[in-house]
Amino acid sequence: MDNASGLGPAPDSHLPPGLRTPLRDDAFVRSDDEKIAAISDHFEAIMHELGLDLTDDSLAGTPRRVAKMFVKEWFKGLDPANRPEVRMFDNRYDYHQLLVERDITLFSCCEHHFVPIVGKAHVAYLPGSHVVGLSKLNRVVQHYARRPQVQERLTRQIAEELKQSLGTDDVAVLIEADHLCVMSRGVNDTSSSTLTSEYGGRFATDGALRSEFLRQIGK
Ligand SMILES: Nc1nc2c(ncn2[C@@H]2O[C@H](COP(=O)(O)OP(=O)(O)OP(=O)(O)O)[C@@H](O)[C@H]2O)c(=O)[nH]1
Ligand SMILES: [Zn+2]
Repeated sequence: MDNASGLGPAPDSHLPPGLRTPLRDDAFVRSDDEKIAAISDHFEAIMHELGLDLTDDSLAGTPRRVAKMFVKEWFKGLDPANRPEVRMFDNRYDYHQLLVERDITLFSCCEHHFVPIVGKAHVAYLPGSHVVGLSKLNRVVQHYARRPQVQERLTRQIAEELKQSLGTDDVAVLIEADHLCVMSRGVNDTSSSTLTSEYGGRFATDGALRSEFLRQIGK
């Protein structure tokens, strides 16, 4: 199914239904510039309601700044056009051991409170006939992080994308993250953090392999 604009595939159509980020069918009918203009107006209304003086020269640009940040940075992973191309190379080195990309910087946004989730992702796979360009692992993490998220879905989206792109189920993903909604409000707990993981293929069945992955990421 194409998206409503007819410009390409529907967002997340390559993922199982339960793993797709909930989006309206017409999510990409409007251009980024149109979205920025509309969000800017809405955010201005929020600031106005809070009693802020929008004529102040420090505040005047904030609605547009926030709108641009949402569309072009924090939530750019919603747009399927930004899905990274994962380039594979012939495994002519015959490397078939564990490959771990650890401590990948992770910035996401809690979909319940729209405040940041900050942490690290660790991913691993067992190469077969092809190996992946390392930076693509970081790019996959970033693509799914740059959306309103819950950590469980983020973890599974990354794992599923890696399985499909790398052509193997032998994939592991572990995310450790701090949720600003837990730290800065509500329970106001600044010391707890959240760990989620997904193990596919041999990582699911081979305890020694899983332990080696955990050892290599310092867990
Ligand atoms: N499972 C899960 N829950 C999350 C995530 N991020 C935030 N939450 C939780 O989402 C829940 C929303 O619960 P509500 O009771 O509707 O919201 P709330 O009244 O703001 O809850 P408090 O945070 O307890 O004040 C909270 O318990 C959050 O901690 C996440 O990534 N995964
Ligand atoms: Zn939250």
